[in-house]
Amino acid sequence: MNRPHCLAVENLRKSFHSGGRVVRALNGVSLQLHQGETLGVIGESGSGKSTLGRIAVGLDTASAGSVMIDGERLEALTPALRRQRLRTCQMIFQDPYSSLNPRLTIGRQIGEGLLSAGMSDWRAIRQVVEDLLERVGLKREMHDRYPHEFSGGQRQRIAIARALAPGPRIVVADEPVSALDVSIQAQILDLMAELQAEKQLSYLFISHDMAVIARLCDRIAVMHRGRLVETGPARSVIEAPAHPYTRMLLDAVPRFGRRRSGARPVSVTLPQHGDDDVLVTIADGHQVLRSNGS
Ligand SMILES: Nc1ncnc2c1ncn2[C@@H]1O[C@H](COP(=O)(O)OP(=O)(O)OP(=O)(O)O)[C@@H](O)[C@H]1O
Repeated sequence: MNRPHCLAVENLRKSFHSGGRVVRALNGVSLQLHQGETLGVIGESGSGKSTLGRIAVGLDTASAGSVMIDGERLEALTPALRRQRLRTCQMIFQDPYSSLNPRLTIGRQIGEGLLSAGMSDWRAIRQVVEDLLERVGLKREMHDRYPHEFSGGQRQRIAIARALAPGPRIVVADEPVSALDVSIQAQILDLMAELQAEKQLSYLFISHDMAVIARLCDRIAVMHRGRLVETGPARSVIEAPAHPYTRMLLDAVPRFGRRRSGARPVSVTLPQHGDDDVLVTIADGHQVLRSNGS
């Protein structure tokens, strides 16, 4: 893919110190999000996906490595410029209820994003917020209601409106539909796809669900224990997975497990990856982590 990248992380590392142990949540992750694409990040719980997303939007800092927006390394910028660049990146979380303030109206919460983007006239802000509410499938008069007055799907629509308010170009969505019923999931994914086309958004879409990733994503990045083990065009990764862990994820979804030839493995032995393992290109844009020397 020759499109320029709007967000990139380079050799990102993150360790947490917890209960006397060190958890290596990210162990040298590099990837690029191209303009207008949806890059799906998939992996089991604890593989480091949320940590990657939080660092990408500036909600957490890396232990080492770089985050770049439009080619600019954030750590080289002044705090004011860094904040300005990060405004182009917004995040949508799995559980909109806990990310929304129960004591503030939804209009106020969506409006805060407009304030941070420089608007100051509350009448104008209200107008834009009502337009946003309508755009995400809610009613303008819902402006003055509180989060508890909405269903889970409606709250995720509110969270999407809030993320869009500052006018981002990059949206990191961390399991945005995992807490929703399947029929509501489809509506939210459709809405996200429409908004992407309309506003030329780039999505870093985090999920543990291969079916959801396959539905929405142009490219897929597979994470396992803080490492990127495979990345490539969605079709190539789904039809010709090269890493045993990717095959295991696909085999767990009947639709994909059956599509490929060969018997379904009874058990999978996953390779232990060392620090000096490298991503090797196996097809156009398709890379897999291999032990150095194999
Ligand atoms: N604030 C923290 N303090 C200590 N350990 C943490 C912290 N945040 C994450 N971790 C650990 O880092 C590892 C990666 O966590 P992360 O949440 O990024 O994974 P994930 O793939 O997003 O999983 P999930 O889907 O369950 O959120 C896990 O072992 C997790 O326990």
